[in-house]
Amino acid sequence: MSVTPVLIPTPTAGSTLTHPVTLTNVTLEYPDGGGTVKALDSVSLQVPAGRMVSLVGPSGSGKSSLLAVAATLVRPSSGDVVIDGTNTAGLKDKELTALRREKVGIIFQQPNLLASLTAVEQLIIGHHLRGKPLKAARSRAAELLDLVGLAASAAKRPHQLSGGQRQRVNIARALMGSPKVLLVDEPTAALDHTRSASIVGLLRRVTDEFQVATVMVTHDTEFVPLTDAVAVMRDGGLTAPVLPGGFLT
Ligand SMILES: Nc1ncnc2c1ncn2[C@@H]1O[C@H](COP(=O)(O)OP(=O)(O)OP(=O)(O)O)[C@@H](O)[C@H]1O
Repeated sequence: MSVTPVLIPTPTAGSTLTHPVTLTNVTLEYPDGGGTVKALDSVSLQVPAGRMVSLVGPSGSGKSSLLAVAATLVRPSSGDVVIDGTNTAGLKDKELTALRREKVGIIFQQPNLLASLTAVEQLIIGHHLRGKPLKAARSRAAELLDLVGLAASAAKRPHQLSGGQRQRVNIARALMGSPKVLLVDEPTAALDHTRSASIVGLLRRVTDEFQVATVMVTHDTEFVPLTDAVAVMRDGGLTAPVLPGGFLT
């Protein structure tokens, strides 16, 4: 693969640059027959607020595992995952879930929308189920649907939306909790070129406007130039790790 690592600017002295997600020497092992397989091998990655990193690499190299660990969906076998200043190692499962809800937005390849709900309901259902006030959620949902270009489609159900529009609902839903970190797994896999370009463009805009730290797994290396840096995975390791200080070496 011919991908040129792009440097993220080094923070200057006195910079207020924050790093909503930092992984330090993270290793993840899965049981495999009698032994173990190392899905992640001493991975260090730090993404500043308002920056977007492409994560590329061959199948089985550990990209989804890295996202799962950064999303706090899977605990690493060793190493530290720090989300917005909180080291997740010391958190109980309930605390981890609360942190994830508040700080992390997750966007999978398939939007997984609920067939019977309208676009706006997809965004507020989580608040509803947790017994949270709906007025503020409705107003935020309307703002976010407008941001992703779906203000006129708020009352449509998934079957009335195109694949690209469904992915836009997915992105808006991930932003409902005002996350600091956005983790995106192959957002364009099911889309044609034009729709893919507009989805990556939207993720870029969202990263800038909301100052989130975004990591996007992608096979579409043509969209890499829209991001600030590329991290390349091979055999569970980052070949060009993003180090503390926020740049690739
Ligand atoms: N739940 C699991 N149990 C056992 N091994 C796993 C599990 N999940 C992943 N692995 C192994 O961990 C390694 C990394 O897998 P991962 O899915 O993270 O790779 P990937 O780069 O995302 O691949 P792809 O591009 O095909 O999605 C692989 O060797 C895989 O077989």
